Amino acid sequence: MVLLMAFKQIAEVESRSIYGAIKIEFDKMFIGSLSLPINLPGTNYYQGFKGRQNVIKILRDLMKKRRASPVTNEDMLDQLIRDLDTKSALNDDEIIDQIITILYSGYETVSTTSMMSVKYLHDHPKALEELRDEHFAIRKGKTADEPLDWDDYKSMRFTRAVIFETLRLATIINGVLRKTTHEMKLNGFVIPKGWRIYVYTREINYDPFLYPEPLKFNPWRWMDKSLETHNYCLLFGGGSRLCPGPERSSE
Ligand code: HEM
Repeated sequence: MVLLMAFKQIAEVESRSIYGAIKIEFDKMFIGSLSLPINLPGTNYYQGFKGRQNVIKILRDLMKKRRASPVTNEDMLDQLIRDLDTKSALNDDEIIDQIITILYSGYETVSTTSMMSVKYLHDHPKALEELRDEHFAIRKGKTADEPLDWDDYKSMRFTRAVIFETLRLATIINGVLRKTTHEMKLNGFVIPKGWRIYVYTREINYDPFLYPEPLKFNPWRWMDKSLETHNYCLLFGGGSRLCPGPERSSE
């Protein structure tokens, strides 16, 4: 469902017809990216590479068809392939990489967050009640078939708080990847230049000084919006690689 929604934003018209094929290959690629890097036929890693090659082929064919068509579409793919005369235009390989990155980044993150928030809301009826009240109040100001708009979404303060608390308590992402640009000394250890390191951010989420009663599901703590911008809040990573998806994730 989440993958389909993301794919719809990329290629609205073809999303339904291509989705089945791309999902099978995408899942192989996803599992491969989390598996032991043993590149032998039969391993998940090997299958992951095959999956990625097939995703690339599907996207290349799609771009070819789009370019041959006189019809223009209001979606991300059209924006990327028709943006040819600007200096920042991407080549085909870069466009494909962008699409795969967006699909990959917003796939398991959003689906796991949705699943865990349903669980927490089920376990905490008061939070569920407040969330429902927020949504009913927004619907009250609209006619039955009137869709939600960006302002409605922005006004969902408690819903946003539920999402942040779910991200914290369930630790949907437990760290970020970095590469050292110079030798570093940390707590008596030396990390050489050029090492790839995984920075665990999970423990920060359960620090009782930052989040009193850290094992308690308490979305109200996020009603103070300044919590989201504290420099120890790394739910979406940080620095120049900060996730561009927070607004997407809460949609
Ligand atoms: C609950 C949902 C999500 C969570 C928890 C999440 C979390 C993260 C984290 C921790 C990073 C690494 C940041 C860093 O290295 O500092 C990241 C990167 C990224 N995310 Fe998300 N993300 C979510 C949803 C999304 C969505 C929906 C999109 C796409 C629309 C997205 C697109 C990206 C991209 C493109 C990057 C790579 C940024 C870069 O390396 O420059 N994410 N995300």
